[in-house]
Amino acid sequence: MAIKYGRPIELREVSRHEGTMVPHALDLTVRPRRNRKAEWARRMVRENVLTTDDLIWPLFLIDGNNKREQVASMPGVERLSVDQAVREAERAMKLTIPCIALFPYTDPSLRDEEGSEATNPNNLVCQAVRAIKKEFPDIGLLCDVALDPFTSHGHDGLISDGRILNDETVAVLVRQALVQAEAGCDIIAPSDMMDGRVAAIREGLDRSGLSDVQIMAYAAKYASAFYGPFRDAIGSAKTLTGDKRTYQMDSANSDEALREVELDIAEGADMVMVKPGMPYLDVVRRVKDTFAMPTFAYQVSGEYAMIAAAANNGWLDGERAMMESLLAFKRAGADGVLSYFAPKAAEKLRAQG
Ligand SMILES: NCc1[nH]cc(CCC(=O)O)c1CC(=O)O
Ligand SMILES: [Mg+2]
Repeated sequence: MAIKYGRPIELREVSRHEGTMVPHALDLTVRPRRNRKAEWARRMVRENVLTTDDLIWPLFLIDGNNKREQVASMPGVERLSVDQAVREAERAMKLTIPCIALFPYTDPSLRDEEGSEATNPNNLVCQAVRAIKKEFPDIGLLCDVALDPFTSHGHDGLISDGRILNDETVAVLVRQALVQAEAGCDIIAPSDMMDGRVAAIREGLDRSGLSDVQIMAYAAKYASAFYGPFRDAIGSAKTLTGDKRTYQMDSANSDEALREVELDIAEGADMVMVKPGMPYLDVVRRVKDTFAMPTFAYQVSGEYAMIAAAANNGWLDGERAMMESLLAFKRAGADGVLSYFAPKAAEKLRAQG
C-alpha cells in the first residue's frame, strides 16, 4: 500500500475523525510538534550536542609582565602577558577545553618587511608555548603559521613590488613552524594560504624528528571583512596595505574550497579548517561530507564582535546567541570550533552538567 506521511494514500481524502473532531481541528496524522512537547522529549530526539571537547580557545599575547589589555573591538577579550596566558591555560584545563591557540601582538619595533621575528626561537609565541607547557603539559597548544603579526606591511607573506611571493614565503613559514614546534607546540596551523606550504612544513617537521607534531591547515580561508577586530588585536589593522585577495579565497566560491582542502590533505594535513565560520557553514558541510576528515571551523573575531556588541546593547540574549552559534557548527558537520567564546561557553556547559 502506498504510504504518504504515515497514512495509506487511498485514505487520504477520508477524514479520520468523522463527527468526533474538535471544531476547527486539522485532520493531521503527522504532528512534528509532539516530539518537542517537553524538555525531556526534545532531549531524546536531539541530533547534535556541543561539549567542551569541541572548543579551541584563541588567546592574544603581549610582551610584559602581569599585563592584561582590553581589545577595544572585542569586548571581553584581552591581550595577555605570558604569565597571564599561563593562568588562562590553567582555567582552560579546569574547564576541560582541550586546546589553546596563540596569537602574538608583536611590538612595532620588532616588525619588519620580512617578518623576521616570526623565526626568532625566543619570540612571544615561543615563550608562551614553553611557559604553558612547563606548567600544563597536558593541554594542547596550537600555533598559527603566517607572517602577518610580524611584518611591517601586515601581509602574511614576503612582498616584492606589491606582489606576495609564494615559494619564498613558504621557506620562511617552514622555519617559523620549526621554532614553534621545537618550543613545544603540538599543532602547527598554517593560516597563510600560500600554495604548497603544508607539504613543505610536514617535510621540515619530519626531517627535524618532529613527526608527532600535527598540522591543522587553514585549508579554505576566505578574504573576509570579519577579520577586522583580530587585526586590531594583533596590531596589523593600521599597517595593512591593500587586501589579501591574491592569496585568501574569494567568498563567492565553494567548489574551490574542496580543491584547496583536497590538496592540503594530500600534502599531509591531519585536520582541516574552514574560516570564517558562520557565513561559511555550507562550506563546512561540503568539506565534511566530501573528505570525512577532522574538520574545524573558526568563529572569527568579527563574528564574536557582532554577537558581543549586540548583547552589550541589549539587542539580543548574548548567552543564547553564543550557544546557538556554536551548536550550528556541530550541525554543519564540524568536529570543533575555534572561538573567543570558548571559556564562557565551557563555563556554561559545565554548569549545565
Ligand atoms: N593570517 C593570520 C590570521 N590568523 C587568524 C586570522 C583571523 C582570525 C580572526 O579574525 O579571529 C588571521 C587574520 C588574517 O588572515 O588577516
Ligand atoms: Mg592551499
